Amino acid sequence: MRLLVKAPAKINLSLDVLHKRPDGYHEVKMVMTTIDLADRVELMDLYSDTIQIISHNRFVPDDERNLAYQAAKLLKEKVGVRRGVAISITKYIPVAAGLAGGSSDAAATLRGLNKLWGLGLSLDELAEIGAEIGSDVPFCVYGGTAIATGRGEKIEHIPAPPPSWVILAKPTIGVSTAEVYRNLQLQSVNHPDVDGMVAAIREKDYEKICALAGNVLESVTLNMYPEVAQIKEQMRRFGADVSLMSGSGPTVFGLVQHDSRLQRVYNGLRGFCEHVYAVRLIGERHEQ
Ligand SMILES: C[C@](O)(CO)[C@H](O)COP(=O)(O)OP(=O)(O)OC[C@H]1O[C@@H](n2ccc(N)nc2=O)[C@H](O)[C@@H]1O
Ligand SMILES: Nc1ncnc2c1ncn2[C@@H]1O[C@H](COP(=O)(O)OP(=O)(O)OP(=O)(O)O)[C@@H](O)[C@H]1O
Repeated sequence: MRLLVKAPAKINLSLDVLHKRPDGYHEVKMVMTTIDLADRVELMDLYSDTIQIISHNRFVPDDERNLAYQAAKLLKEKVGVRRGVAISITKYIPVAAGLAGGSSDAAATLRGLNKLWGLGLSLDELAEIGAEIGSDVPFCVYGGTAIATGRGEKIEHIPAPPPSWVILAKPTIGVSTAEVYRNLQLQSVNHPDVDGMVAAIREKDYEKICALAGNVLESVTLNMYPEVAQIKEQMRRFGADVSLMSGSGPTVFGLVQHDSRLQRVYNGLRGFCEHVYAVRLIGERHEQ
C-alpha cells in the first residue's frame, strides 16, 4: 500500500522567549500557523522490517538523521510494529529556513503511518511521540493555529487568522536554530505581546495582527546575517503590511490581503532574492 501525506510549513506570528531552562532549552510562548507551502511525503509498505528514506535533495539526509526516519523508528518502538516502510520526501519547503520543514515531514510520517498501519492513535498521542523528535513536531502533527508553550511542545488551539497572502523570502543561507538560541541575550530584547496577538486573531483583526507581529529571535539572526535585515526592509518597502522573520530564520514573511499588492511585493522581491514564494495562510487543523 501507498499513502501520500501533505506536510505544510509553519510561520510564527509571535515568538517570545521567557527564560533559559535547566535542561538547556528555552521556555517559549508563541503563536504558530500553517501555510499553504508543503512537502510531499509518500509512504510505501516494504516487505522487510526496515525504514528507507528516499530524498532527492542534497541538503536533506537520507539516513537516520532524517526527522521522518526518526519518527518512523520511534513510532515502531512505541507500538511494537514489525513492518517496514519506504518514505519518499519531495521537498518544497526550503531547508533550515525557520519554516519547520523537517518537523513537518516527521509529523506527516506519524500521521501517515498511523493510517497505513491502522494503529488508531489520536493526534494527541502522536503529538506526544513527536515531542521526543523536536520541539516543533507536536504543532506540526495538528497543524492549524495554536499557542505553543513549554519548549514549544504544549499546544493550545485557537481559531485561524483572517485570510491573507503570505510572501516568503529566503536568503541563500541556512540558520542553525541551536546557534540562534545560544546567541540570544534575554536581558536586552523587546518582548512581543503574545496575548495581544491571540486576541487580535480571535477578533479577526488583520491590522492588529500586523501591528503586533514580533519575534524575539529576529534581532539575533539579523545581527548574524545583515542580508535578512535587508529583505525585511525591502518587503515593507514593496508594500507588505508587516514583515517578520519566521522562527530562528532566515526566512522573512510578509502579509498582504489584496491581490494587486501581492504582485508588487512578490515581483519586487524576485528582483533581488532567489527564493520567493507567495502562498495562503491555511490556519485550519489536520483531520485525524
Ligand atoms: C525556533 C522555532 O522553530 C520556533 O517555532 C522552535 O523553537 C525550534 O524548534 P525545533 O527546530 O523543533 O527545535 P529542536 O530540534 O527541539 O531544538 C534544536 C535546538 O534549539 C534550541 N532550542 C529549541 C527549542 C527551545 N524551546 N529552546 C531551545 O533552546 C536547543 O538548543 C535545541 O538543541
Ligand atoms: N525531512 C527533513 N527535511 C529537511 N531537513 C531535515 C530533514 N530531516 C533532517 N533534516 C536536517 O535538519 C536541518 C534543519 O532543517 P529544517 O528544514 O527542518 O529546519 P527549520 O525549518 O529551520 O526548522 P525549525 O523551523 O523547526 O527550526 C537540516 O539542515 C537537515 O540536515
